Amino acid sequence: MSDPLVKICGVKDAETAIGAARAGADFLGFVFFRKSPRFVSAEAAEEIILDLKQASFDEGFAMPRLVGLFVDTGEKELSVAAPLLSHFQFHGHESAERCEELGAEFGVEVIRAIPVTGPDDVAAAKEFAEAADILLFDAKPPPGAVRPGGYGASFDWSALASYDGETPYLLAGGLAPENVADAIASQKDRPAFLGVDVSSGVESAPGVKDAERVKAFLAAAKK
Ligand SMILES: O=C(O)c1ccccc1N[C@@H]1O[C@H](COP(=O)(O)O)[C@@H](O)[C@H]1O
Repeated sequence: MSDPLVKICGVKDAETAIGAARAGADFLGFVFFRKSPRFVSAEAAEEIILDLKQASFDEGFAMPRLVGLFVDTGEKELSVAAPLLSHFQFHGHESAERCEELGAEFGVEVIRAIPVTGPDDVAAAKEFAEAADILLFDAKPPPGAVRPGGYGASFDWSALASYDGETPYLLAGGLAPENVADAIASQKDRPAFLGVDVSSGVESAPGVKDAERVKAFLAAAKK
């Protein structure tokens, strides 16, 4: 198995972005969804990215790919954020056709979230096999949730054994420094497994990233 890629999602400040990239994060995610405690505006994300690029140039660490997380977002808002990003990550009702159209229109790659409770949900991912560059298998949010993810909820990773597609996938939901090595080990025979994605498991409170937990997550995932 090649080294798993790591996405740190819900970045709200330059210090977190730089710390994560310095420690080897492959993707950084910005949440453009107002109901999230991790929401950032496009203007704030742009400032963070400028600081990150400068630090990457000064220190020589690799620039991570930059992902925007959206939930049923209109085209006007997408068009403002798109020039900052390499990937759109969709968590709403965006159909396969819409994912494909938006990726082509804005010249970005598409990550499609697939909420999972069991193998039937994994089978539903087939619909997005062509439209998405990467699938993101994430836990279904708990009852009464006000957003479709980012609750630290996990699902039974063995459900992914039924995935036989070729579209690469990230595993998300309830990951943390304490369990990420087990999560990766659970996918070791899966050829389409690309890596892991985390948000609340590296926070000290909702929306507050903890620099030490971010570093610990990256170290455990890349070990
Ligand atoms: O993080 C959020 O607030 C969020 C809002 C809307 C959709 C998805 C969201 N988070 C994503 O959910 C997964 C798993 O998160 P966690 O590690 O279990 O907290 C991840 O991709 C987050 O970016």
